[in-house]
Amino acid sequence: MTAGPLRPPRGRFGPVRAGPGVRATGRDTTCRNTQCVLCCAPKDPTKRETPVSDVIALASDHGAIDLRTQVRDHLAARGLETLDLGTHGPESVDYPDFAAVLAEALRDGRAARGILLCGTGIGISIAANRYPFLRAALVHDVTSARLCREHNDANVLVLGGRTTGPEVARDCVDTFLDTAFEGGRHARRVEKLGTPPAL
Ligand SMILES: O=C[C@H](O)[C@H](O)[C@H](O)COP(=O)(O)O
Repeated sequence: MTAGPLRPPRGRFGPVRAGPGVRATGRDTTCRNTQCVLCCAPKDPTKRETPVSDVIALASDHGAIDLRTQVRDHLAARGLETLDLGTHGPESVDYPDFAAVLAEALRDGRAARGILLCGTGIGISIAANRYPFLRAALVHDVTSARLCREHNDANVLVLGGRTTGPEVARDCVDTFLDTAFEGGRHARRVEKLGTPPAL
């Protein structure tokens, strides 16, 4: 996929939903059992209930599993669909591999935005920014989360599991998701990010 700008925010995504994975429709969007008759979600995989532009991909190494889980739960409480790409166990893994799986998900159109985490957020943001269609912003505060959208049109938020606490992380996530790109002079600069001069 190409690196298009994020869609303008739709207000604050409406009211908080009834619970994790349960959207205003009452459907359990976390249920992936194609045989399930207990929830009322349509199971035809060709008919998405959530537009891809609203799906948020998540990935981390072992250094940020707890924070990733907290962020994922927060997104679910907001009624947002997530695509959790792991890591799924406590074993030591390599953060470039998880930047790669998230890049793949965005390239393939399975999600339009992403959240990456590692111990500091540094390694995985370096890895993510090697993909020209990703603009990954490592943030530690809400102002950076706002400006990475307004000025840089970041499509991936990066957090450090060993450096950022859950409350700050949740605020950063909300600000990242709810802030639009300003365009104007910033559009010219963002365009240059995708087309660096050959050296
Ligand atoms: O930038 C890299 C990340 O912070 C990694 O999460 C970190 O280097 C992993 O360290 P360790 O292998 O000691 O858990």
